[in-house]
Amino acid sequence: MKLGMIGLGKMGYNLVHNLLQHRHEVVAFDMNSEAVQSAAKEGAIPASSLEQLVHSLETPRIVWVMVPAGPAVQSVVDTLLSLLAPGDIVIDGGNSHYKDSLALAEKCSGHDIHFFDVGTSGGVEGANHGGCFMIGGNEEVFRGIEPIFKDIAVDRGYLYAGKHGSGHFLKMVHNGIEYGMMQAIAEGFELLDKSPFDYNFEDVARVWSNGSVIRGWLMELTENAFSKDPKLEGIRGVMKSSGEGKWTVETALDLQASAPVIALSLFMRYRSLESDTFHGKVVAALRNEFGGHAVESAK
Ligand SMILES: O=C(O)[C@H](O)[C@@H](O)[C@H](O)[C@H](O)COP(=O)(O)O
Repeated sequence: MKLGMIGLGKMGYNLVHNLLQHRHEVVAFDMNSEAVQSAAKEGAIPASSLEQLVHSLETPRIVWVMVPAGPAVQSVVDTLLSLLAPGDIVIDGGNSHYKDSLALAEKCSGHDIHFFDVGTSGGVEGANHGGCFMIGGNEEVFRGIEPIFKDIAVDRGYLYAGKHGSGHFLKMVHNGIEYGMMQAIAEGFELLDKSPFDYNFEDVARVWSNGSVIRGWLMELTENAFSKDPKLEGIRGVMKSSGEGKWTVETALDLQASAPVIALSLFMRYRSLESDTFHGKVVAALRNEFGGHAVESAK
């Protein structure tokens, strides 16, 4: 099939590569003209503007937007709405909030344009060689573009999840689970690190990757990481986050769903951003007040 790709960052660029490998025709655009030139060298049709991208496609046009979630997606879709025609298709493959996707779907439907919210997982490797796609939107229209997902997903790695918003909602919950699983793995290794035993962490991650209940891709990545730096001495334990863990916890609160592991994983990430905490000072001061327990000087 022929489609346009807007946004040639790590994910967009590798999706273009994947699509080209499967003999789809891709018209590629990015604000960064060097990325467009690189995609063209791989076989994509370069576009120097959104207008040119839209005019290089045949109706019904399929345009995949792979730009950072939030204002960037909103602004690209707003521009597309002035260029596309009824019946055309817009796919947001980024990590957008499902409520933003619901609003965009409504806006698009006002122009008779079909919108799909697609949660994309598997990182750069997945985008390049076969990822996981969670798709929300109109089912009948989806069946028309299904061959694209069949080709670029790993085996059985795509799902028509349901109506608008369901794709990005599913990806949000996926990321919440990702936070909890990574935190649990990390806590296990911290226990091993503090234990009286002298474990080789790469070996431990390898044995746990083979046949154990907790095997999986995250454990394989743990083995990779320890193979490069056996005690991870070269990096600091600062755990940043992009927002989906927070959205998962906010949504759990809204729905009164109990998600304590995901919530604590998120708080651990925030905690990791601070070298000292005010709450720690307060507890230390109180212990000192009521029990005369020693405090450590800030200097
Ligand atoms: O499924 C995936 O491929 C990942 O979940 C990915 O989409 C995620 O957004 C980033 O890896 C960072 O997420 P955090 O910055 O929130 O850890």
